[in-house]
Amino acid sequence: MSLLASSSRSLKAQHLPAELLASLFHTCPPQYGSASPSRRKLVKSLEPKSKGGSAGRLEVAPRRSRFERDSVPHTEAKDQFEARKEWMHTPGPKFTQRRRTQDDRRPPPRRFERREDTTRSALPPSIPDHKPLDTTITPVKSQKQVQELIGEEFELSHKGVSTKQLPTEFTSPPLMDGLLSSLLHVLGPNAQPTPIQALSLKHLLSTPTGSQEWKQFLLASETGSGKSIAYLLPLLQALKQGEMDGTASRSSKGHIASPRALVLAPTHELTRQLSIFAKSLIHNIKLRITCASRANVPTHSKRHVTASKMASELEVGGSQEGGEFLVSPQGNSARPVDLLVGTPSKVLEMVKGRGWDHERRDIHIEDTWGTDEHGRKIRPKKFTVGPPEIGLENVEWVIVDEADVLFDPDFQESTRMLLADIATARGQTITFNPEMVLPSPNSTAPAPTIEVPNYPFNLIFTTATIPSSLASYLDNYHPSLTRLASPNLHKLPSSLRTEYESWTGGRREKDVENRIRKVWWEDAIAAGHQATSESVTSDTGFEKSKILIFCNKSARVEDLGKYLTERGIPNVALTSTSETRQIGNNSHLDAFLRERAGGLESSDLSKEDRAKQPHVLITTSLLSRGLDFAPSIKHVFIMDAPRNMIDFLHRAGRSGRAGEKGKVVIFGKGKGRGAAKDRDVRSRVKALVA
Ligand SMILES: Nc1ncnc2c1ncn2[C@@H]1O[C@H](COP(=O)(O)OP(=O)(O)OP(=O)(O)O)[C@@H](O)[C@H]1O
Repeated sequence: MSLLASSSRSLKAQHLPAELLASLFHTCPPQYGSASPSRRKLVKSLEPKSKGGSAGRLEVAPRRSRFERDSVPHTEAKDQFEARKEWMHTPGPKFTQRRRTQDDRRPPPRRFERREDTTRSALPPSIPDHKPLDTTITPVKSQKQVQELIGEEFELSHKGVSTKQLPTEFTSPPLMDGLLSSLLHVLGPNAQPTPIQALSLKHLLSTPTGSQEWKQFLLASETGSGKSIAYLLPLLQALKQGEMDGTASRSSKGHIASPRALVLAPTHELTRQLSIFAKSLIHNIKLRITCASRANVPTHSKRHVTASKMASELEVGGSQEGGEFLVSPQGNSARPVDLLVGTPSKVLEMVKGRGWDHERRDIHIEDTWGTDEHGRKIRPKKFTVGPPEIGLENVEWVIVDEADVLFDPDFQESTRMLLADIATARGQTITFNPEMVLPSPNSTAPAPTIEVPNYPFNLIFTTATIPSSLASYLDNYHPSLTRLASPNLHKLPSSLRTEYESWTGGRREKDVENRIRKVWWEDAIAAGHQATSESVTSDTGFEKSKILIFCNKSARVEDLGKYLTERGIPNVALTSTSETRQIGNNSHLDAFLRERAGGLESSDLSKEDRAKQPHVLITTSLLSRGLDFAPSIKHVFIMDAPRNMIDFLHRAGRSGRAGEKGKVVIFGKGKGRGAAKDRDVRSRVKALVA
């Protein structure tokens, strides 16, 4: 059993044979009680390493009965209610007595069993019906096989399941009345907590504000399972409680705002969505939530910029833009901010002043005269670092959303620097050493000696995937972390179906176009509407599904966008450098985001207006993280083979959210050169099917 406590990586390091490893992952620790083998499979190795007496612990929400939806229970309850109502109003006898047959004793079909695709045979002749490669979704059952398929990317063992009673309702108490009523207004009156929310209600609502016992938690659950609410409820309640008790820190250095909580996320789009959603929960409890986001400032690939140019670039989409963050004018006292949502680099910029990192970014400022377009000389503007816009001394809560991204090599420096700055501002100096990065999990280099930081604030990490690098970071830097995990972690949402589509060997853009037309043609048939594969694109007589297409490269996004536009399919093609991202709000995603996440999918829009919205969004992994897309996104197309399964889980997880139905279509080669790679992707996807 002590072997189980080690991560699979360390087990591998001990050169244990694969069979023994697999059998260890099957071993049932006593805490499981009578848990079924499926309860134990494929959850990330969340088992914290023991560090003296400070080892953290793990709790995984118990799986509910087999046919209950894992993600959003109330939707299913509503469906059943509607179905029952319909049945009650159907003429004919309701109860007939008949003999029980052998069939009655058979278990009902598994919920992910593939149903016959009845539309395929009825395709209009102009859409070539090239057969998907392998549409049968047979989840990989054998733990050994799962380990072989995806064990490189995820550590798959865990132990320590508590099956103690978890809350099955949102109730007041423990939630305050005002918060509960806003929550039910947003989610509907019958909403019930998802497994990860039940765990957070149990553990996090009891976290005292202002206490010296600062908590560290990890919330880990599959995409679309409600992690935002899982951390927002305890956070907003603690902020309001602190304000009511008079224990809220309100000190302010000078006249700058000093938030009491930070939510950090990797993209501006996500921070804007999170702050809009958080605001929808505070109508009755009145807190001040602000988004730090702004339009993206172009990164400086050029080495030589004039001081004036740099100053003006730093002004682009400055913090005044879009009214997102209002800095009080000099001399006036700042309005208090309770919660600030932003990317780590934007928050750091607000703390240290705009342009603080120009040296780090290797920007050489030419202090020489320039010329304007008329050849007139321009005096160089003296460049100065801007004044700080916020202070960190009041921060009692930090949420690191999408923690696996914020601690990956691209982001971890900003994230860790910010955490150290908050600690220092709160009187506990923590030295941040950018060199102190962990060697990659597969590296044989000796691990550096790590000083475990003692952060003087509550720290919550959330993630849908735990790559080995994050597991290693948490083990080393946060040994006393409490890990809360949903039983479906590292699985696709159960409401999401997977299909494969083979390239025909012709132009790939054409294959994608055909598949889009097919989706819409099926929509037309389902709505009882006559349409042909040619007319479906311009036909507004029925509601079309929206389609999200992921490519690996920006060039591919742009090419596909142009091609589809030429073929009469309006679309939004978005890459990290797209101009629309500069505008400082999420209007470029209006047609695709869920309404409560800031989208414009409103039922108030007329049918004509909805039909006019673009129905296809093409992008890279940029938009694969955290964004809550509308339920009308019923299809996600994966055009290029995903780089890894973590990427795949996030891309696919933009559909099938909150128990909604969705389908992910993976394009690939059935035969010929490169087919082996695509076959490998397909078999690894099977290991992720719930
Ligand atoms: N208990 C619930 N009942 C019904 N809907 C819910 C519930 N909890 C959350 N939702 C809805 O589910 C959707 C997905 O939630 P959220 O964006 O928090 O998921 P997530 O787990 O953070 O996903 P990701 O890993 O992709 O970031 C949201 O629209 C949210 O409002």
